[in-house]
Amino acid sequence: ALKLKKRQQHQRKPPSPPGFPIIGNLHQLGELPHQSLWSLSKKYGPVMLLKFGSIPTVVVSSSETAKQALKIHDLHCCSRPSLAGPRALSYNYLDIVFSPFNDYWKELRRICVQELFSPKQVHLIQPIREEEVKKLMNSFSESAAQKTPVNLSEKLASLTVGVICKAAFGVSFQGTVLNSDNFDKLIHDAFLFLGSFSASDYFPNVGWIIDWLTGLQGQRERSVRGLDAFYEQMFDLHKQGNKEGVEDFVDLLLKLEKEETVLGYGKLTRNHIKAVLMNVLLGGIGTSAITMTWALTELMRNPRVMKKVQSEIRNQIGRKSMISLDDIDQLHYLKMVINETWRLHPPAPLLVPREVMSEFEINGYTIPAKTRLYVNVWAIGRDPDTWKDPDEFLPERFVNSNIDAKGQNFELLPFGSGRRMCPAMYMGTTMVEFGLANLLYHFDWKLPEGMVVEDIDMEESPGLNASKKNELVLVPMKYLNQ
Ligand code: HEM
Repeated sequence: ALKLKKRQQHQRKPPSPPGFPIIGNLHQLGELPHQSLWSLSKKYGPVMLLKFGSIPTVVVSSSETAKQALKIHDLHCCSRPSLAGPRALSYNYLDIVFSPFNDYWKELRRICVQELFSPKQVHLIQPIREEEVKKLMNSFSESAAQKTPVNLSEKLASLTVGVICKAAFGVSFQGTVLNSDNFDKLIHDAFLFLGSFSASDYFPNVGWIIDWLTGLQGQRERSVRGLDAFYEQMFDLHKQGNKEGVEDFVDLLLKLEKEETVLGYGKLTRNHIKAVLMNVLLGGIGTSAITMTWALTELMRNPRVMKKVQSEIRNQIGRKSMISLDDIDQLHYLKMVINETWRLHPPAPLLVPREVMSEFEINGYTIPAKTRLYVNVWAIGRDPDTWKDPDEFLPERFVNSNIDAKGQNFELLPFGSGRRMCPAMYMGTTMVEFGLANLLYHFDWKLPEGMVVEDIDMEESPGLNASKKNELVLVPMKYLNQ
């Protein structure tokens, strides 16, 4: 006991903002936790200890401390906390995102990287991307002819839903199987529960009572039942075998089931497949659409950058009707625009929470096992010690810089880093590059009548993903050199 006491005396805790009994620092989270935590980190430093309800939580907010956590000590902190919202949606953590760190997760992740997210698969679904982008361009052409504004937030969201539905489930979003209103609501609610701050996440013993009283529990169950019915419908469709086109994710996963693939502790079952499909739906849809919307928003606010990126694309492509993935590789300035968008608007501003598995130290502070860990990549993107003029949208800062978004540079981490890094980075990046390149090639964009550049707002919406709160509405004008 004496030894233990001595050890504890040697341990240094990270600085903490003062909190209240029971709720701890929960009241300081506010509507946009990444922003509130950024303010706190300016005062308490790049490693802070907070208490959310009864859960000790460490927040790291600089590139150096992020590197400590995600690279040097990754193996100490690459598990996930058990959260109430994700539990039901992931069939008790059978998915990749929320599974604790164990052999099952390792094998599931490996097999999904091989079968679903591989460069080969990303190229195989390129015809799907082309078809959906073509549909979108046609709808913009109509609006351009009539000089009517389009809601880009909505259009870009339905573009990614269209691509994911076709690639994962082999069905058309606008087709007969999915009633698009219902489906929208299903996805919307699931997102809400995934990101909702649920009382049971902060008060493990009594929180469920609060969630039950507030009705959160009931709503969550309805959302899970809706999604479950959707997956079942997809399985039935695949059983009937009257589907055409490339092998989709459901085909690939059902094949693994048929081959009696063993993952960690047992065979792959329907629930495992459903949990992976949840990741694909909820991980794949929002993130790319959010990035494209923010990029276009920033370009509208910075006409110089807009002109430059459009010239690059138009000079490179010439008079082709469709841009190819090889063309995109040559669009260096476009890639800088996207990196700059991710610096200021990472779609997952606090990544996905991690749980510490065994004690380690950052900057001399002890972080004990079971601590919840957040990396504030939103704050890192705006850190004046790392970025000159951090508030400026300046893609040129990436000229002659080795910094990219692939998880090796801790200044820019839209996909996270380490063992838990996004396994679908290539798929997500391709969607964003291809979507934006087409949008900027075929159209010039104008603000609606009566609006000026200064009217464009940059407010973020609350939730797991920091999307643009107010919709981006613009008028397309067809680029005529085609
Ligand atoms: C622009 C697009 C995307 C961005 C910015 C993004 C970002 C992220 C981030 C920040 C994480 C957490 C990393 C961490 O904890 O360190 C993550 C994890 C994950 N993402 Fe993505 N993502 C994108 C696209 C996608 C797509 C298209 C899919 C699937 C089709 C996907 C599937 C996943 C999965 C399964 C995980 C969990 C990894 C694990 O816990 O082992 N993501 N993503």
